[in-house]
Amino acid sequence: MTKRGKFDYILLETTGLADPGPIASIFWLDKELGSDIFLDGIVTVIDSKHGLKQLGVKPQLETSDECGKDSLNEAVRQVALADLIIVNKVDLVNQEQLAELKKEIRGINGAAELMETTRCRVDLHRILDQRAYTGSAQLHRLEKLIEDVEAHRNLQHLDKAVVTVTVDVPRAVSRSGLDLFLQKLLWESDSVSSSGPPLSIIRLKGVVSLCNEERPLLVQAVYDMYDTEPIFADVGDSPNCRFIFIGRGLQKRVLEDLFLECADHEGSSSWR
Ligand SMILES: Nc1nc2c(ncn2[C@@H]2O[C@H](COP(=O)(O)OP(=O)(O)OP(=O)(O)O)[C@@H](O)[C@H]2O)c(=O)[nH]1
Repeated sequence: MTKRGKFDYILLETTGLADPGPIASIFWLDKELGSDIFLDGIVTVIDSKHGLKQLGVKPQLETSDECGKDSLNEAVRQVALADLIIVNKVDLVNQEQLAELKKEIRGINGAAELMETTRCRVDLHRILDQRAYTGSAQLHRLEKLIEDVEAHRNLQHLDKAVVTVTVDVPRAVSRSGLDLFLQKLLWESDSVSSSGPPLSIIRLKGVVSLCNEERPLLVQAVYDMYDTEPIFADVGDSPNCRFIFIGRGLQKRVLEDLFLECADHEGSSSWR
């Protein structure tokens, strides 16, 4: 701490069983209240030796209601929501075991940065100031992430519960069209896909060009909460809307179709 009464940075360590989503949401709400605390990013540490098993554990369900679409184990949620994943204890596994774990992690979350460590020895600069939820740097980061996700597409297995899917549409979206898309996706997901497994979003990042506006919008969502923020970035002459979705029951075609169906919507969306 350099100034009295002010924190430079708050590092919050959760229990191994925590779901980072609701905690992340608190800091979004905080921003809305004018606080200068903002969410920098979510870091997940995974044990190389036991990680694969932990990702495969069936969740302990307390009530029959939980057997629905949100029944995911904590390790999967923690990987899905991470902006940075530290694969620790790499000294305890061989190259094949490590590759298998990384493949599983990439299959769930193709958008997070991945680091391999022993005893979690990392350069702090790689953990702090990620600005994963804000800022213009997201535009370039997102472009790179989408390339990476596409490059790893062969790691995506349809039978996996949680996957990463990208959507890249070369057009602009109306402001209310974007709201409608996000609200249908996050709040009315039951009505989105008529066939296939139920859809649910865990994490979403996007940068979209808006119709008749110069500045693109950064879009972020965690579960059913979303936030948009204009960013200073040169998007060139060609409008574009790019998204990375992490969640269950995600099909690229369904997401693209929903986006295009909503993109020209004018007027207020159903919820505002
Ligand atoms: N060989 C090896 N051992 C490690 C490494 N990191 C931690 N350990 C050891 O593993 C043991 C358990 O440490 P962690 O897995 O970090 O356990 P913890 O910090 O209690 O775990 P959490 O409760 O999840 O925070 C300790 O004896 C550590 O010294 C590593 O990279 N390699």
